[in-house]
Amino acid sequence: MTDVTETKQNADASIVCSDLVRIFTAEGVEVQALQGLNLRVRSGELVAIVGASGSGKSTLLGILSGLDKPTAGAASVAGRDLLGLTAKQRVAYRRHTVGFVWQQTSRNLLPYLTARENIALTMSLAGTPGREARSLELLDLLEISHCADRRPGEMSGGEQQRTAIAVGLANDPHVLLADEPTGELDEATSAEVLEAMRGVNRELGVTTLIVTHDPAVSEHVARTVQIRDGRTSTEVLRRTGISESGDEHTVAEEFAVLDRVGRLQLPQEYLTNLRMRDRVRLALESDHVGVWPHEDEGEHDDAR
Ligand SMILES: Nc1ncnc2c1ncn2[C@@H]1O[C@H](COP(=O)(O)OP(=O)(O)OP(=O)(O)O)[C@@H](O)[C@H]1O
Repeated sequence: MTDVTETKQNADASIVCSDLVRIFTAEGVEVQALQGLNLRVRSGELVAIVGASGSGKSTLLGILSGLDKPTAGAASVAGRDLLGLTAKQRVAYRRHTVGFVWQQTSRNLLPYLTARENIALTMSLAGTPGREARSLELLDLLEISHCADRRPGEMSGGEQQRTAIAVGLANDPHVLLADEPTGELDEATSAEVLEAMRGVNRELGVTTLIVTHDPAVSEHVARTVQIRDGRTSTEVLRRTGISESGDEHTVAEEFAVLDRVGRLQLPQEYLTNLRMRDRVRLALESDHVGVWPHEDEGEHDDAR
């Protein structure tokens, strides 16, 4: 891909991560939490990032939320280069450019303030005008107007998380980042909260990234990106199809992620089933690329 094409694609992107690396050192041991992660999220998209425990999801979110810096690579959100922010710009970035929804209510909401006051406080810290009207508008959008004067302890878990989404949106951010927003909820309430996030994404056009270990989230979003070993590995895209008889149905397709230089990761089961290792044979056809195991097994016999 040429630089010009890449610049054009990035102009339409809210989140761009290029070859992101984050290495932690604990007690002299290095852990590569992100190992060259590439991700591009278009403006207004709703995307879920899923992955097993330890795959690097929280590390990615830490970087995108401006709390942590990568060891190498580049990351930008709404055109702001996250590596080049001064301390002052970082505070402004966290107040205006991104909103957050965390798993624990205690991290999202102050327990002694009502829903309306929690939203108003977030707005006043950022100097955003129109607190009263916006608080009520957001609570209405999230269908929790009845909670306006309730404190978190007087709400259900789902209502608390919907209030947290309202707080995350208080300063009209470009991007809403959610870390396991349904982690403490039962299945039915999780589905309601995810639908609420889908609703605000659609209504307000805010780019939304939901990080979770729960694969069921992919049923609520059009694009699910899987992280494995600190890299994006596969994506599931869902769209509504129409059958010949006119019925609507959801079509989900899984894709392997191709990085900027053409690398892709084959699923482990493909490698095992076809006994692929070390090298494979490739062939360019008119509409696809063929991948075959290298059949000259003799030279590997000694190594087994
Ligand atoms: N501050 C840190 N110091 C050392 N190692 C860390 C630190 N933070 C994360 N790691 C390591 O980096 C890797 C990725 O961790 P991360 O928390 O990003 O994964 P995750 O996908 O969010 O996992 P989970 O779903 O369990 O929250 C793990 O091996 C973890 O032990």
